[in-house]
Amino acid sequence: MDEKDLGTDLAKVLIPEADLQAKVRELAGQIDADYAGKDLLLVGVLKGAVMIMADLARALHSPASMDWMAVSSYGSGTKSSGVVRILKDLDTDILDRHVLIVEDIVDSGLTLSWLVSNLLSRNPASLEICALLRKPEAVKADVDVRYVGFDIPNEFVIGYGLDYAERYRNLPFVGTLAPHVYGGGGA
Ligand SMILES: O=P(O)(O)OC[C@H]1O[C@H](OP(=O)(O)OP(=O)(O)O)[C@H](O)[C@@H]1O
Ligand code: HPA
Ligand SMILES: [Mg+2]
Repeated sequence: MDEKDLGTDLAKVLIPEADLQAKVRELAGQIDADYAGKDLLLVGVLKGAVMIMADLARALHSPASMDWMAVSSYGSGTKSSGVVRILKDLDTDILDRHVLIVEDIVDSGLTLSWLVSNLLSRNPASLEICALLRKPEAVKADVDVRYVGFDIPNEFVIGYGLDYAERYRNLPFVGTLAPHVYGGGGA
């Protein structure tokens, strides 16, 4: 799926595909350096993190393991419900493992702050976060993200894993939607 397939649904491209891919390579370089000689476990947060996880993992030069958790706090809307639910837990025992959570976005910070305390209770050797995008609220929520791709404005974004009502995840760029898509513009 690409820009032309969106027609009038797209308001603007916020981060083009080439910028995303360059940033993923940069983050992978930092992670390779920081985890040299360590057995790294990447934990992707379904479903939003699928694209960043797939691209980041392939950009790493070290043989990292991959596991997935599914948690949900947004349902089909554009606001966090405030309640985090585990939909799928890890298959891996993370006791004494070096764990890097891979996320698409830190918005209110609610999902990650909940996830961090959940995973810390399992006593990993280390626990850090890599998030492609971060909004201003997350900074207020004091979620300590070690690897951040882009700080973005407080707008609802779609693409590269991020959805609106489960759609638009398969865009190769990050963008914003036209108001009519949210039901406000009459189309
Ligand atoms: O910082 P927060 O305000 O908690 O928002 C960030 C989280 O919300 C989205 O997931 P969502 O619950 O929509 O599930 P999804 O990944 O399946 O879309 C996103 O992928 C993050 O996991
Ligand atoms: O801006 C967003 N877009 C899509 N999903 C999200 N989940 C939290 N924030 C967002
Ligand atoms: Mg979502």
